[in-house]
Amino acid sequence: MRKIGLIGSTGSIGTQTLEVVRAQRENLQVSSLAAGRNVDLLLAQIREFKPEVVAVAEAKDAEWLAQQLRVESWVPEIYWGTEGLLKAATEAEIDLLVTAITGARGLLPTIAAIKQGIDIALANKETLVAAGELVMALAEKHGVKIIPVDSEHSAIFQCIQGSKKNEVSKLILTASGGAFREWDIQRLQEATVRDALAHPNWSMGAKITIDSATMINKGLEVIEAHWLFGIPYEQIQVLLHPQSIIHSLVEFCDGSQLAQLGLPDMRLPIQYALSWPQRWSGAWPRLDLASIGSLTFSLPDYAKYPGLKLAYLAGQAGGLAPTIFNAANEVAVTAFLNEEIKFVEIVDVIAATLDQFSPQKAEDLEVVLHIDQQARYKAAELIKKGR
Ligand SMILES: NC(=O)C1=CN([C@@H]2O[C@H](COP(=O)(O)OP(=O)(O)OC[C@H]3O[C@@H](n4cnc5c(N)ncnc54)[C@H](OP(=O)(O)O)[C@@H]3O)[C@@H](O)[C@H]2O)C=CC1
Ligand SMILES: CC(=O)[C@@H](O)[C@H](O)COP(=O)(O)O
Ligand SMILES: [Mn+2]
Repeated sequence: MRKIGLIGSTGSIGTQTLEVVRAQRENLQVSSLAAGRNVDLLLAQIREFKPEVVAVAEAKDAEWLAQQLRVESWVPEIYWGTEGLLKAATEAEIDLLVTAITGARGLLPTIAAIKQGIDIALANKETLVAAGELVMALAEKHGVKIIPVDSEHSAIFQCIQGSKKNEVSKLILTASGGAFREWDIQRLQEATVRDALAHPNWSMGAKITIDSATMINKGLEVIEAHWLFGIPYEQIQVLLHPQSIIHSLVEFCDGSQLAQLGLPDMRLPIQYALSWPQRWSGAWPRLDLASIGSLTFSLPDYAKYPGLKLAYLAGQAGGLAPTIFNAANEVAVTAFLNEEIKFVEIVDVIAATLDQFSPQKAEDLEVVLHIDQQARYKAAELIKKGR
């Protein structure tokens, strides 16, 4: 029986992780759950999965949960805030922590779990963008495995099983092209929040859906792949593939390429991360290539997707550039969702924020957290000035 902690249990990845648990009751048990503000759903999850530890964002919600659960036979420890997240990541009996929370707020609980020797099923790509070098070094020090959940990285991880790192010559990350793949550049000036949230293939949380529309999601994934697999940026390519059936490919030193295919359904990569190094059977809908008909590919246009190019540049610059890139993107996406800036201004905010910092090494966690906060402050200031 594998005991999992799940931070971000009420979101897209969180609820799909619990679907996998329901289908794999003989293999999986939930030890902790953490969510933000959706306490009604969290309450239902607590009643169904009976975790030892629970956390929410705010104290009033923790009190409300305790009140609702006071007469029940199963009452977990209930915590709140950043401290609560850390407890949900470490205080229960956990073999594997699923990081299904959004944004760099996933960093501290992930680090806390690693320090306790808990393996990580990583959906929260922002953790590796903000602090990839530190997190991977810490995981190595504590003998912890970071198992990818992100569909592209799961595909690569599946393709490289049984091969040596020096046999890999290229990683090819596929990308849907997001909500605006059929739009021309001029029309992007008028893109609304509603337009940007209409992802063609995947149903996901709002933040990652906007990241897909800018293709900054793919930029974050390039940086995530660099740290997860230790491959130089020059050997990581992005390929537009509108059908999202091939989830990524690996080219090996002999020129051979392996790909992983499946329907666009996150339950598959989630289950693989929870079962690895085994592969469990699953009753999820299966891919039928004859009904798909054709798979198509092309290269992304950096003029249309400048955020993707900027992510490569931030990754290659190294040090704290990806930390700043990620923080500014989080602030800009929130501002766009609140209709404070235009869609095309997201990348302008990131570029202008990066310009405010001189190159610096990501020496330790304190420096990363400090620069993350500084970048958020600068990005918010730029947005305010621009209005
Ligand atoms: N969705 C997908 O298919 C994929 C997602 N990912 C990555 O997975 C992560 C999660 O994405 P997704 O599931 O789409 O996001 P969602 O927005 O759907 O879910 C986010 C989760 O985080 C919780 N949360 C937010 N703030 C806090 C907080 N302060 N304390 C505790 N919990 C909090 C939310 O709680 P609440 O709703 O209760 O406020 C919710 O449970 C992201 O990093 C994303 O990039 C990667 C690949 C695919
Ligand atoms: C499901 C998943 O892994 C997402 O990260 C997905 O890849 C988003 O689609 P894009 O290819 O549009 O970024
Ligand atoms: Mn992905």
